[in-house]
Amino acid sequence: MFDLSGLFHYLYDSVASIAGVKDSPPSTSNHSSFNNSTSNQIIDLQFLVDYFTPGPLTATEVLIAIVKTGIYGSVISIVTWYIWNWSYWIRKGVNGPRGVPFLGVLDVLMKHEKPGLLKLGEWTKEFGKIYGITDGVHRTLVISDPTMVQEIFVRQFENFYGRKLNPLQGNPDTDSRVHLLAAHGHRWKRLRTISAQSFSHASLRKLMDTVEDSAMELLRHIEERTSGGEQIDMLEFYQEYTMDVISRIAMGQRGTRMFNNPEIDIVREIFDHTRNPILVICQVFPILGQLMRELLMANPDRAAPFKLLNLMRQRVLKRIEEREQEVQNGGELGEPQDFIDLFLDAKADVDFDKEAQEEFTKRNMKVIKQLTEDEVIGQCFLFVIGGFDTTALALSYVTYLLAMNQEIQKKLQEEVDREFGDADIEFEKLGKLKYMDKVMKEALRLYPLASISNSRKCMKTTTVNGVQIEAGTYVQMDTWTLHQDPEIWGEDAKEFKPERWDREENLKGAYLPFGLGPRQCIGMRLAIMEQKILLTHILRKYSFERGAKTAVPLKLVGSATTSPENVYLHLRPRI
Ligand code: HEM
Repeated sequence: MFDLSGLFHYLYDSVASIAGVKDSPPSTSNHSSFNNSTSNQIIDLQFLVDYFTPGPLTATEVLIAIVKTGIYGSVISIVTWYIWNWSYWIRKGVNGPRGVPFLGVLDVLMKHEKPGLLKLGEWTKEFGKIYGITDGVHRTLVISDPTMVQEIFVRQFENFYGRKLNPLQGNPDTDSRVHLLAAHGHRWKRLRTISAQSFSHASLRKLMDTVEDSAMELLRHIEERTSGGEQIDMLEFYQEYTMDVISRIAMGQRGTRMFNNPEIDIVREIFDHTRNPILVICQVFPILGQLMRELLMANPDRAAPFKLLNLMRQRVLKRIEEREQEVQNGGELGEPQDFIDLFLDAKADVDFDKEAQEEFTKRNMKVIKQLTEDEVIGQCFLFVIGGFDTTALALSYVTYLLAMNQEIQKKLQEEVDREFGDADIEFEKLGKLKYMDKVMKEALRLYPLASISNSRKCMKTTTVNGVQIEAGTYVQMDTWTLHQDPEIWGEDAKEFKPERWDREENLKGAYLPFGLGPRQCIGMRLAIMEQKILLTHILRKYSFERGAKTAVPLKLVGSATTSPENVYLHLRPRI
């Protein structure tokens, strides 16, 4: 039993003494709220003492009181921290939409029906080329000033080498399956060096047959489905194509499974999701991110990305087993068949300096030049995600724009006929499709579909064009605004004009569909090759035409990438 009344009497006397009423009646008086007998009209606090000292307390009651105090204290500290973090830009005097504490503007940015990346543009109009938002706990500076973009992505790369991640992607410093998009520092450098080999000129040439085979298969499906003059959703067809290609080059699939691949639904689900509650919770409470990640790794069927990761794990382990079997049977491994083989064979030709060695030791990582099993899984997983949606969307936008601009389509068909006629498509000759390059560039200018990846984390406090950016702050480029800014592109900025690329422009920091600087998209050349091969095949046989089901303008949706809801078109056979 504990009697706390002594303690409260002591506190009461102390307060009274500080208030200058030391001689006020002792705290044994009755429950009158005011003591009018003193000349100072002092409030009698006796009722408080009585309230807080109900008598002797049991040990359990004391324990409960301590726990309650701890909980209240923690809640107050957490709420205070969140309000402090949320008010960061207000304290800095930086303009921007505020949202509400805890969420910031996260709920606005995660809307599937009204893509957050387009919302950034609306805010840019309201707040200017630099403004601050908080999304969850992230303090993010949104930028659409080309000079600053160039400075952050290229000149000051050493201060901005991290990217903005969601907590479910794992800790970039410690996660064993960290992939290229999430990694930073020396781990990124090592992964980038190894992965770059898979996208070299020589590797792409080897992949060309697979890509072309998938393109021919798609053409067969197009022929089948449009023979009666029906309109088809080109987005759906392009997704089948890119899924087929990436499954064959990064998922160990042998041969085509177009329109017959159940895994496409898993990957579609990753991009189709509306607001995923688990993701929102982790964005607001990143501390739960690692725990959620572990739980989802153990129960992969609960979330599409983890389902895919698990599938990738099975594929990589199967391939390792097959390779071991081949060697045991006295055979040789021979030419790599896909990215899994390339990664299993790869060795990074990076000489790690002392600092890098120390970082690896600190993180308890062995400095091996080869990728670990987990890293191979992580990279292939990323390439499936990176290779599926982006390229299908790029093709969809090009196709829509061609259907809406028949003169441009005609000019492109003339180039395709001139360079290839009915002949086979040769890898080396793809470079001759100069007008196609301009068409694709212009489509990505109007629809920079993967602009969410154009972000960085400030790793060291620095000043960019007079603006101080503190370590830990994120920067997100408002790519849609940059790409359609009349100050950069002229008054016709919103029009589709491939000819604008005839001029040599000084576009530093103004055009970044694939990002910029050392972290620029590694799959860019593969994406271009896939588009060129397929468009050549289709445009030799068909013209795209607008139909009754074509949505004009396109309805854009998505939170990770920005996608048209559908792209229904007629494909009219060329005579
Ligand atoms: C038209 C298609 C594509 C577009 C528009 C696109 C766009 C982007 C953008 C904007 C970035 C961020 C670059 C930066 O931060 O500077 C990026 C990074 C990346 N992309 Fe792509 N991408 C496309 C296709 C692909 C393909 C086909 C793959 C792989 C198969 C891929 C894999 C990656 C990877 C791994 C990164 C991270 C690179 C790093 O951080 O080092 N992308 N992409």
